[in-house]
Amino acid sequence: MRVEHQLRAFEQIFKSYDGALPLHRFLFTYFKRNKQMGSSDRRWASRYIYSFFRLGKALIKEERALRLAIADFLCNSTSSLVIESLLPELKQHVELSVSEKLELIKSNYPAFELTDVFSFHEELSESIDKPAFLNSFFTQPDLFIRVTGGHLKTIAEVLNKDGIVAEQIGDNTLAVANGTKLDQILTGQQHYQVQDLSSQQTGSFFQPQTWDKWWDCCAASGGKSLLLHDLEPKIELLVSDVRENSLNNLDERFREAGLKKYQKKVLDLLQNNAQDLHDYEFDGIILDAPCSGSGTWGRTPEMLYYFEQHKISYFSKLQQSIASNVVKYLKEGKPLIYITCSVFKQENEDVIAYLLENLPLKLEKMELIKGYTHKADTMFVARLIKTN
Ligand SMILES: C[S@@+](CC[C@H](N)C(=O)[O-])C[C@H]1O[C@@H](n2cnc3c(N)ncnc32)[C@H](O)[C@@H]1O
Repeated sequence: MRVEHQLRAFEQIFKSYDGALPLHRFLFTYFKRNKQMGSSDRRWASRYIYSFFRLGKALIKEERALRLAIADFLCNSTSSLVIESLLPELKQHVELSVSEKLELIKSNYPAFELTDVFSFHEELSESIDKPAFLNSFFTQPDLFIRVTGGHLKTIAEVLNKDGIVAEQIGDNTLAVANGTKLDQILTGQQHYQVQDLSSQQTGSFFQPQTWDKWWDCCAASGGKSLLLHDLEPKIELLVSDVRENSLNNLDERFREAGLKKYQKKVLDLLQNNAQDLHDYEFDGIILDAPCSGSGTWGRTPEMLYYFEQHKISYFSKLQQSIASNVVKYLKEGKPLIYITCSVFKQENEDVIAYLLENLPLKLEKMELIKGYTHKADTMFVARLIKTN
């Protein structure tokens, strides 16, 4: 295969993609429509386009093909036709660490600024270590599974038998390489859930008690509810979301996990839901809020290129409104668990400051879970207690 052929395929994909759909969904349809692309073409095209977006807006004034070669060099430890043809002098260094390769790029291209990879760096929550966070974009995050009921060893053995390296993290978590086709190897989902490591760690903020009534008010397909249920199976659970479709996926997931007793409602939390909720009072509310998702962009690097800054304040306002609407259904002395997968201060600490100022809540604790140091997502979680 010639490099011109690969570059043409890359250009065509780049030009047909506008950032509206997640890149993996766009590629799925694109490859279906372009049947002339063989499996090797598809593999290279995916590697190139993903690597390209990981460069964000760095060296934006350079030719696209050169930017692609630089991105491909930084993101991969094996060479490619693009690296060989456009960066022949760097080819022998492709196996170096990301930090070492970044140094080489900086000295060969003095206009390279790491902060241009993530153009919204001024908006980051303060506790984020900027260089480490920015470096993390050149490494693909892992896939994490949360294993329930002491089945960790068995599941790790099944994976190992299939030649998959599964790293054990703590008592309940396994990390495998991204793209591992788990559903083809592990049958049934009773004993495991695919859930990011940082998302799993938010569970330590829940602290449910037996027979509590909990509401997962932005439940989507129920990741947090399943975590809550594993921490305390004897709870009464209400799940809701504005998207009915997500709740249908939730039913399927709950069924597979053996979670049978729960209530479900389609609710838009920007509306008045008094009719649906008038006699409800909860011992705990999980608000896993709609957000920019910026803590997960290591998995969706196209967002580094297509995200628009004005959306940060849009999400921040949405989060304030939703939180204000749910707190009235919380019992006094009980927790609101506020979660985002965002790295932006406006969606995290600033929302907490707003809630403390405007609602009967006090802050027990909050944490930015720094997934970027563990090939995982970065998330924010706070536990706020209702006062009188
Ligand atoms: C971060 S996701 C929740 C993920 C889920 N808790 C999990 O662990 O898999 C945020 C959810 O908020 C929902 N949402 C957005 N706007 C909403 C609204 N106005 N009212 C209710 N839910 C809303 C979205 O449909 C989305 O499913």
